[in-house]
Amino acid sequence: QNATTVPIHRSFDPFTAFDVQLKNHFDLKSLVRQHGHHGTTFQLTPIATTPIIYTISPENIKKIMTNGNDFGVEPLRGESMGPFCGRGFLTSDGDAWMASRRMLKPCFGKKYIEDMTDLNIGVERLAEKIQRAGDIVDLQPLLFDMFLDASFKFLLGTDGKDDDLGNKDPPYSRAQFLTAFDSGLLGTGIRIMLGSYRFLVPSSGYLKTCRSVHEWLEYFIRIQMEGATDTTLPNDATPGQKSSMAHNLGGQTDDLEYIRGQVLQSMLASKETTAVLISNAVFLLARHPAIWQTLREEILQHPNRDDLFTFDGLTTFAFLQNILKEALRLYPVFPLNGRIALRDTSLPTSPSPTDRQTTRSQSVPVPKGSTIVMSFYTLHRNQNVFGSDVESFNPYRWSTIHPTQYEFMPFGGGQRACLGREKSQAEAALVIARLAERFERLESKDVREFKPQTGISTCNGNGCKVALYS
Ligand code: HEM
Repeated sequence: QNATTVPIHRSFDPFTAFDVQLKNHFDLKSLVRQHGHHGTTFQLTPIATTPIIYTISPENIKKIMTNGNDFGVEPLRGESMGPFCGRGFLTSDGDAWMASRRMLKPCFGKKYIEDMTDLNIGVERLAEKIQRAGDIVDLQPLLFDMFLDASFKFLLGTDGKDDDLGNKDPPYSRAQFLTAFDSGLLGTGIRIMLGSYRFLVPSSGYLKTCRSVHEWLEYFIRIQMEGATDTTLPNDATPGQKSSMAHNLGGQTDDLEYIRGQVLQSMLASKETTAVLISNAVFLLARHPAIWQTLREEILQHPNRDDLFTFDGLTTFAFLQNILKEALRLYPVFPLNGRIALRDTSLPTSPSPTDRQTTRSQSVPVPKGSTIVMSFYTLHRNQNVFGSDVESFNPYRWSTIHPTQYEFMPFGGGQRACLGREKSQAEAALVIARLAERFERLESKDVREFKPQTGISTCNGNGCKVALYS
């Protein structure tokens, strides 16, 4: 195979190309346009740094996601996120990452994630809040609150609220923890953006905030670890007590700092992701009343539908599953993903110079240290895979299309594919199915289009303002 160069996108700042990088991070449509212009792969070639390569070629993505020796995350995230997140699956590569994934996997075993009792209670409360709200409700913050509680319980065995604390006495309140968490996260985001220039921002306040976050988490993790070594755990322990991630990890190691890293990194992965998926799906459904009616029919036509509101049963609602896929296609919760080349390597395909929309098997050289950015937002808008109406919300398309693993990637793919996928999909399905069962009409109360807002994940900056009528 001959090595070839790929199209170069010009930046206003020739030294770092920060202008284009920032724009592409926050404005997802700009990357759609750039790929439309340059083809499936193009690059920025700043004078002061290694290249930044953007690719949406499934063959390239496959290599990036499956070859952990050549492509990793540690140079990008390790130093920048370390003070906040510690060690864990998000910040490591190679053997260290493999060990952390091996430890985490049992926490996602079916017996730990299939119980939906708490979530059913949560939806019931949500429905009451919706009814109290009357003609207009912003579902997004309500879903954030609901899944924040669920995430705390899954990770720490408690939601940290006063009425769940019993005789526990943490160093700070949950609200103070969340303030510190958000501030630590913001500081970490700035450090990631600045890369090797992060020394330019003062770090003492940031480090103090990180410490507060750690203290609060360690307090609860210690309690869960005690349970993990106690073989006489009471039989009447709640599922949360028995199966929290901290408890589970505590059975595998007594390294508190390591467990804290894994739990904190899992908090980043789970704090708002499922809530964003549900909020986006409802945002879309509210603009398509006929689809809401078809969904209701699918749910209501089952005489014993209560038996189907279970982890496995929910997968029988095929139309509901297609709605979730379509929401994830249009608005991936993580629209961008990045890797760093850990050594001089290559990608297998490049755009054809004559017709940029087709690819050819000519490899792209990738020097060590290059950043690779994959836009799932753009990948999911490939007309050859999804049809000519890629911007439309059309769950019906899923009855006829069959994208491959690297053409549709809302949960990532390859070695680091999402461990929370089944949990998240089942929970999102349950919430939407219960709402569809209960509310006859769903109306949008916001004419503005979806406005991607990038934080840990990407949600709608305008929220999800709707009315639901029973
Ligand atoms: C709609 C919900 C979710 C979406 C769209 C999502 C998406 C993703 C994506 C794209 C990745 C790959 C990251 C990469 O390649 O760098 C990932 C990894 C991961 N996700 Fe999720 N996720 C969701 C929910 C969750 C939840 C609820 C949890 C935990 C409770 C979770 C736990 C994880 C873990 C542990 C990994 C990392 C695996 C590794 O690095 O080995 N996710 N997720």
